[in-house]
Amino acid sequence: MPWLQLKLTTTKTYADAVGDELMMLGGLSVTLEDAADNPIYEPAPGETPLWNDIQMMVLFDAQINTDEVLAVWQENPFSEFTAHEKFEQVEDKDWVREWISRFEPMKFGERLWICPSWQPVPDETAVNVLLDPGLAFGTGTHPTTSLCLQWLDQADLHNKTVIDFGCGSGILAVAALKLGASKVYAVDIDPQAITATSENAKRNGVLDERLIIGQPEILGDVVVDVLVANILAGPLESLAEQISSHCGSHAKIALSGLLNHQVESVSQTYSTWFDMQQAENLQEWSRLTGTKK
Ligand SMILES: C[S@@+](CC[C@H](N)C(=O)[O-])C[C@H]1O[C@@H](n2cnc3c(N)ncnc32)[C@H](O)[C@@H]1O
Repeated sequence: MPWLQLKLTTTKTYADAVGDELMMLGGLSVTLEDAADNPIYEPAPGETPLWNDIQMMVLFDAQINTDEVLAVWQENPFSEFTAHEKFEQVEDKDWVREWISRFEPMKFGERLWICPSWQPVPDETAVNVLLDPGLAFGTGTHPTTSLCLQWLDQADLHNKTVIDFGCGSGILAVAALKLGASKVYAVDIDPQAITATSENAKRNGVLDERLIIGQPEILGDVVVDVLVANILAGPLESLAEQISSHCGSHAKIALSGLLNHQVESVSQTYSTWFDMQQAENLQEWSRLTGTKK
């Protein structure tokens, strides 16, 4: 299966942020090379690359519209720190194999592990989510997902109803069910996310009447106890009223996918309906939480 690879140059200072931003635009993996020397190197999440001039390759699904991705990228504040953006086709399946071989089990909070579905779980007694993200976003390696997983781990989800708004791979929806939620609605506008969520739910033995998966329209007038949304700041702002309408009195929300400088504006918008708490940060990303008034 062919893939599309976006090649660009950036600097050591911005490589991490640029990679994260491109993953938010649908990138499936980020690989870095020293622009001068070329040893292939994929840093662990949060690890700082070694070189000053970085050649970055970001793998995308072949179905994407490259002009659209480049146009959206030009609007991104971090595009100021990149140059020579160029898409090329790659046939090489080793990309996928290489990325898969680097996806290791990861622990979030006290109880929760996200484990690649093709590897043995490190702790049988933990809450283990077996994951194969397919072409959808959400492996836990991205700080925005990580912030949501940590929040779900410490939340009391026992017998609670939950919405995962923008479910991607279904990582948060499946984790919520495994952490005790009684019902989870996993919604996304991307059909690939709906497929990936069904497959991951099946893999984890939670594809049953407790899990409703579909486009956001399926929510109708559903009202829940907990809502988690890892989308970008723009959609979070425009969805605020709708998100609020699905939250019952004293419902808890977690909003992720915000850059640190976007916290104030999103918090302000949601404070119409929610008592908002102080944001948690991970690298340049933030998670906001609130309680419905
Ligand atoms: C950053 S990914 C998050 C995936 C997963 N929940 C996680 O935490 O890793 C954002 C997801 O939101 C979806 N999305 C974007 N805008 C949306 C909208 N208006 N309504 C529902 N889903 C949306 C995207 O298709 C994508 O799958």
